[in-house]
Amino acid sequence: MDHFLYRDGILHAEDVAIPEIAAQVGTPFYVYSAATLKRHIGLFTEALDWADHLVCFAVKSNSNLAVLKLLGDLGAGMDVVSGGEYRRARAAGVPGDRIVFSGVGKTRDEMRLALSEGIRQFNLESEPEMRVLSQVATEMGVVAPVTVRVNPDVDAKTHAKISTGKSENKFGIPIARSRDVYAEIANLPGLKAVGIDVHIGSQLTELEPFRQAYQKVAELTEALRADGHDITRLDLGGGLGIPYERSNSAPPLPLEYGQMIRETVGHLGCEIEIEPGRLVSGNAGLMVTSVIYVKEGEGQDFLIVDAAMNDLVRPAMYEAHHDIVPVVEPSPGQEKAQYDIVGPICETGDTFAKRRDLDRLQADDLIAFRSAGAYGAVMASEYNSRPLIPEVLVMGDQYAVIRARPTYEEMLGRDTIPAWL
Ligand SMILES: Cc1ncc(COP(=O)(O)O)c(C=O)c1O
Ligand SMILES: N[C@@H](CCCC[NH3+])C(=O)O
Repeated sequence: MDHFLYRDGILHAEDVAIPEIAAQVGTPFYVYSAATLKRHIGLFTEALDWADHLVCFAVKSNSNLAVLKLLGDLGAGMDVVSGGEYRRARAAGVPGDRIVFSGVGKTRDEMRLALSEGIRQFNLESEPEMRVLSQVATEMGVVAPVTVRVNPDVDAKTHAKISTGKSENKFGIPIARSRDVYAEIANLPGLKAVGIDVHIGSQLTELEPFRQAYQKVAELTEALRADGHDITRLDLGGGLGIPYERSNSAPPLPLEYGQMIRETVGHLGCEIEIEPGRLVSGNAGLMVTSVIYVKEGEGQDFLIVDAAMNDLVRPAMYEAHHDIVPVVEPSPGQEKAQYDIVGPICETGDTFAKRRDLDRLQADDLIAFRSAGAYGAVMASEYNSRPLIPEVLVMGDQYAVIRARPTYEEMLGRDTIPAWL
């Protein structure tokens, strides 16, 4: 169910007209639908209702405090990868025992923070990290619950930059080494192994790579249990993809994913954790921008919009596709045009889409990028000294700015000119 629909020819976010938000906050901006976030987290909960489970939202996909609070209040846990994300989850009211800590480079400070405020588990990604965590926990007089993130050497069949489960990737510990690693954990005073973790990549559009990885995890669970380890929890990561191109893609549904999890690891009786990000937040958000100029090119026209690659980097970084729609529904028979949709940044890569067919637009028209709720605002920068764009949350007929656009004074005020200059 889509919560971004046209009503009387105007695109709405739930019950709020997009032009109304644009008039209040200015463009560009991100807008999220609370109903969509709620629905998506619910789909995963439902998909795992056959098991004791916790759905840990991947905070990296959208870390706005209001989004985290909404999901946390629905009972979601959080998957964090930095002290900053841990603090965000806590500030949104999520208790430590619902937070899992992933990431290849956890620092001692981050470990101490999580151990002092509470943590469900650390997902260990290397042997040096394992030894440091044991030391930090021992110094603090506590025992850290851990899983080992195993690298199953499975091809996730996704974009190379977001594939994480091949042996050449920096993530996890080779699955072949894991029995030795669990043996060492059993002898380290500051650690207690509670389960196994795996995450093979993002935007997966088939179940097969997950199935291969989870089968390997199931075999490892049995081997580790035979070795005497008490494996009670499986963190199966995130990665389920979304239909960025509505017209021609239909990735598996959470329910099918949950069924496959049941088939591969259900017999082990473990508590199941998953870490979805994109599927929860991606299609819960739009980025709205306005046309500054329509510039005639040779062959195609350029639609120069007020958002740029610093606001939404996915097209520049991964050649990612986002559906782009006009905010005012075109009348039937409106003239068509083909556009390269570009931002104002001084880089050729600042191109959102090439040769995109749209109804003819003009300066000041509003357009919306769909599927922008995940890896949108969180990956934004101020490149070309463009202040970060605001985020807005809609719930029914209410909306609120959940991150304000910084003023130029605030942006410039972060720099300091030394007295000796
Ligand atoms: C460890 C970990 N968990 C969860 C996720 C979330 O992935 P996605 O947003 O594709 O569901 C990621 C990102 O790929 C990740 O690195
Ligand atoms: N940032 C990526 C996904 C990376 C997932 C992080 N593990 C994207 O926009 O698709």
